Amino acid sequence: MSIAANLIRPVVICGPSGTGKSTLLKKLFVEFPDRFGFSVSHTTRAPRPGEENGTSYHFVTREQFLDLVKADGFIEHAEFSGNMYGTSVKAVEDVKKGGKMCILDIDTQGVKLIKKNHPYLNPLYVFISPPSLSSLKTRLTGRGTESEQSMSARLAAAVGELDYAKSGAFDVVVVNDDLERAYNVLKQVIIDGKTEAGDKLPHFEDK
Ligand SMILES: Nc1ncnc2c1ncn2[C@@H]1O[C@H](COP(=O)(O)OP(=O)(O)OP(=O)(O)O)[C@@H](O)[C@H]1O
Repeated sequence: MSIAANLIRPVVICGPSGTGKSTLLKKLFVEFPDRFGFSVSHTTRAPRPGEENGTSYHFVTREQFLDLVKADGFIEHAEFSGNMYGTSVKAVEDVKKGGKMCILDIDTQGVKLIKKNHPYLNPLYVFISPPSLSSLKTRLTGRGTESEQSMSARLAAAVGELDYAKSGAFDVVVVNDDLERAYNVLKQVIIDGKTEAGDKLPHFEDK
């Protein structure tokens, strides 16, 4: 591995649903299109027309998939409508070997799994925090994607995620209050490596 590749730590982005992770990452990919790479996931589902093995997905049999599970080769994996999907450790390392920074947008469960099973990946852990729980609710409502039931499930999950962030599990916190301000902080952290530019975790009086 080259020295440069060795310096490109993967970045874990985590935060409650609706906190603005996708919005912030999209801005970053638009401004710095060449800096980032995406890890190619594994799946047991059949390729669709036009999908290439190794680019869209690593298409594998259920047996191959389960072998990799047994060998602890996945950061996280799950089954959706009868097919298995997973992010392998190798897929993340391949991005780094290609000279790009791998961004992993995962939940706190995934963060715990990396810390427990794959600490050698040594990612920078970044938590995107809402300014308050009420703002999170407003954003989820504004996005118009949630039913009342999934809204309360997401808000309940958010409380657990904020508690985990409070335990000091993240290297950096970015509070997504004003989008441009938060984006500038994230840019300093990820592009300039200034982890000290991060914010303090809010108190969440309204929790
Ligand atoms: N700083 C901000 N101020 C106000 N609204 C914002 C801000 N950032 C994002 N939003 C809006 O909040 C909503 C949720 O944002 P987004 O979809 O990026 O969240 P997410 O964290 O990626 O959620 P999920 O984990 O469910 O994918 C969107 O409608 C987005 O436009």
